[in-house]
Amino acid sequence: MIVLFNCTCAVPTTMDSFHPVPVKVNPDLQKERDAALFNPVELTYLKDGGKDKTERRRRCELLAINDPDLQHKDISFMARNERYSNAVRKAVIIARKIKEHRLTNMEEKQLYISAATQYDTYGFGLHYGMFLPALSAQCDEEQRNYWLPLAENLKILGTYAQTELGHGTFIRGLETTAIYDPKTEEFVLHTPTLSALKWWPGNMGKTATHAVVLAQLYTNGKSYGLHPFIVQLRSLENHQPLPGITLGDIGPKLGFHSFDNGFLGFDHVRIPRRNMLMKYSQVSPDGFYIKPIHAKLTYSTMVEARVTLVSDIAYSLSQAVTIAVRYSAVRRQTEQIKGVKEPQILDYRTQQLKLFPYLAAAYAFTFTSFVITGRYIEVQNEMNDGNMESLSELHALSAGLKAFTSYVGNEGIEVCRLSCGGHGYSQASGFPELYTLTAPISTFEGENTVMLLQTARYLMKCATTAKRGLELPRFVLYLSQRQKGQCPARNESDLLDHGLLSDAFEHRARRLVIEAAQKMQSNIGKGNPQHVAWNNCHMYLLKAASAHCHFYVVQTFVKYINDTEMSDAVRDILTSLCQFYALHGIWQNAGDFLQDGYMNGNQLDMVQSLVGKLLDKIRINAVALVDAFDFRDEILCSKLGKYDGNVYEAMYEWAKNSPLNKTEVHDSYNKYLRPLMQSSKAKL
Ligand SMILES: CCCCCCCCCC/C=C\CCCCC/C=C/C(=O)SCCNC(=O)CCNC(=O)[C@H](O)C(C)(C)COP(=O)(O)OP(=O)(O)OC[C@H]1O[C@@H](n2cnc3c(N)ncnc32)[C@H](O)[C@@H]1OP(=O)(O)O
Ligand SMILES: Cc1cc2nc3c(=O)[nH]c(=O)nc-3n(C[C@H](O)[C@H](O)[C@H](O)COP(=O)(O)OP(=O)(O)OC[C@H]3O[C@@H](n4cnc5c(N)ncnc54)[C@H](O)[C@@H]3O)c2cc1C
Repeated sequence: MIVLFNCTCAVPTTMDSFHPVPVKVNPDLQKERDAALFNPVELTYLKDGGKDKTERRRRCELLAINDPDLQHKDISFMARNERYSNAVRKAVIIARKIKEHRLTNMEEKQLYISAATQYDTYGFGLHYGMFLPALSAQCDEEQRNYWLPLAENLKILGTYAQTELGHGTFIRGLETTAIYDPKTEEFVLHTPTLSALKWWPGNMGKTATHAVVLAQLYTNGKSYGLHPFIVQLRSLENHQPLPGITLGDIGPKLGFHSFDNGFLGFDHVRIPRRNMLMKYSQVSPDGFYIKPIHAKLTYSTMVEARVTLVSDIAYSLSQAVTIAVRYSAVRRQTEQIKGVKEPQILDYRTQQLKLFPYLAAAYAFTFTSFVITGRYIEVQNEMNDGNMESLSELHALSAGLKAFTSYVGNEGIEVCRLSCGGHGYSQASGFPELYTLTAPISTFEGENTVMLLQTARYLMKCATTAKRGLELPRFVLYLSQRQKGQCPARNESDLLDHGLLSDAFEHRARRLVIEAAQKMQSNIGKGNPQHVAWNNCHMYLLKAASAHCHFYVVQTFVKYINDTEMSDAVRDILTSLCQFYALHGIWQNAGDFLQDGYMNGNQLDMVQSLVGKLLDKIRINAVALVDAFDFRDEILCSKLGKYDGNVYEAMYEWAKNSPLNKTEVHDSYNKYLRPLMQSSKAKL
């Protein structure tokens, strides 16, 4: 029996109510919507950047959702081979449809792709996510003119091959070599050891024809470090690996089942000199090396990817809280008064304490993603003009925020799953796919601990600069300001002040950065070499970087509310959400605020009491707050998070489609169970 996923599509009534009008809405969910104190559509417009943008997004999504060519059975019921094949099939259709629908703008393409792939990975994810960005960023003019049309028109399919079996984090230690041969004007790519095999690149196992390969450049007998090369991996005629190239899939993973993460080895493979991407550094025909204007420009593709991941995490966390909050409104559990209906689980304080911090974080991260994306574009423009001054700042910010938000995002998705009890464990909930899609963000594009340590490295430098009284970039300017004595809050209403809350996080970040810098100094003072001091101080450095990112998010949330036009009702709920985000953060990290006496026990009591009080303000608006994320059922892919709240009907229908239910009696009965049960001499 084949179930067509998304076969319940309906044309939306008006653009204000995007969801198809269901036959009946679960009365508990309807009650929540009726009680909300603001109109969720207003918040949707705000989040999307205006009504026009919301409508455009919805139109793009509907194009994909209503397309019969993109329908298929639920991926939960597919084996890996089928999933891979389905992802490739869809990627090809998506490419054709993007042209047919004349979606030219990048944002529209992304919206379309995300609606078309739903909660699965995109079959050309690495091609668009990293291969094309790497070519765009690293090719010189002539190379762009040659490679970009081929890649953009999918005449070649690419991946980004950096990580090796033996090294992922420490990329200076990568072993793949690219040795220049001036006699033939070629580079010779080689995998000298087993640990030098490229390992992990997405879409490399079976799909890609080309890769941007990161390899150690040697010319005239000298090593010049890591550089990018474009290498053809497979024949464009029959897709066979080219001579000297070994390729394969690395096998099943925790998730990403539709993705062909691969391995790759080179046996003295020759490529033309001009296959080295030469925007920033060049090798001349006679082997002369010209170095880049900034040593880390080769790493720029990763910086771009880390910026994008902050939005991806905000999106996934928003999906998780949407599922969990809607389900918690319709799920009733444990009679409190004999004969009276069991309460909605959303009424339990513990449930609110599980979900609302992540609901607030989903909004906080969404606003943060706007700011970091804006900053990325600014710095990119400066770099295009040859000004590399802000690259370090952008690296520190993007590395730290990618790590900070993905830690919280992954934790939040898991807490949301747990908050749905047993049903959260079913694939029908959507959580398994959502979790496994988001989990590796803590690892890829820079392992989170390592990324926070990169941010810490930058902050340590800034602390020294501040100490010398020199100028600092805007986002770390606070390090040059003097510590304020004590938190001035005298009562609960003082503690609701956004300025005071932001100051508290600023104080904590500054204290922890300065403390880490002092610990480093004293470690070095004791005669430890830099790397030993650094290792000894890891616990301070990590805390400092994390506190800095936390402050950045709080400050961004506050600034967003202050600087953005919105109705009083929306401002009121966002204000409560922001207060809750900050106060809950203080409560959870109370030690940091008490340790140096910035806050006292009384103030912490007030913080805790306010966290409790704000739960009520959020409770009444919780469903509207998740409705405002505006995920259609077809995109959310969760029977628990359905807009109409008819969860049990949906789960039962879904379960009936399990392949195990294809026949009343499974083959294994005749093969194993029957002989066991009917044999009088059965031996176990
Ligand atoms: C139709 C169009 C539609 C489009 C749709 C798109 C759809 C996309 C859908 C996508 C779907 C699926 C995607 C799945 C994607 C998964 C892909 C995953 C990919 C990967 O994981 S790629 C591999 C990533 N690998 C890493 O991130 C490695 C991490 N390691 C490092 O970055 C570095 O090695 C390091 C930073 C940890 C250390 O580097 P090192 O050279 O040793 O440096 P240090 O000595 O520590 O520091 C030296 C100085 O350099 C500074 N530095 C380091 N990095 C940078 C940087 N990036 N930029 C600027 N400066 C940098 C560092 O701060 C030091 O400075 P200082 O000396 O202190 O001044
Ligand atoms: C799903 C998925 C998709 C991927 N896609 C791609 C791709 O398309 N292209 C590609 O090139 N790569 C890809 N990767 C690889 C990925 O980028 C690396 O796995 C990642 O950068 C982490 O590196 P690692 O595996 O070497 O981890 P390791 O560095 O081995 O990390 C292991 C542990 O060591 C710790 N550690 C390491 N170094 C330090 C240090 N200096 N200080 C303190 N602690 C440290 C880490 O914190 C971690 O706890 C992918 C990975 C996954 C999981």
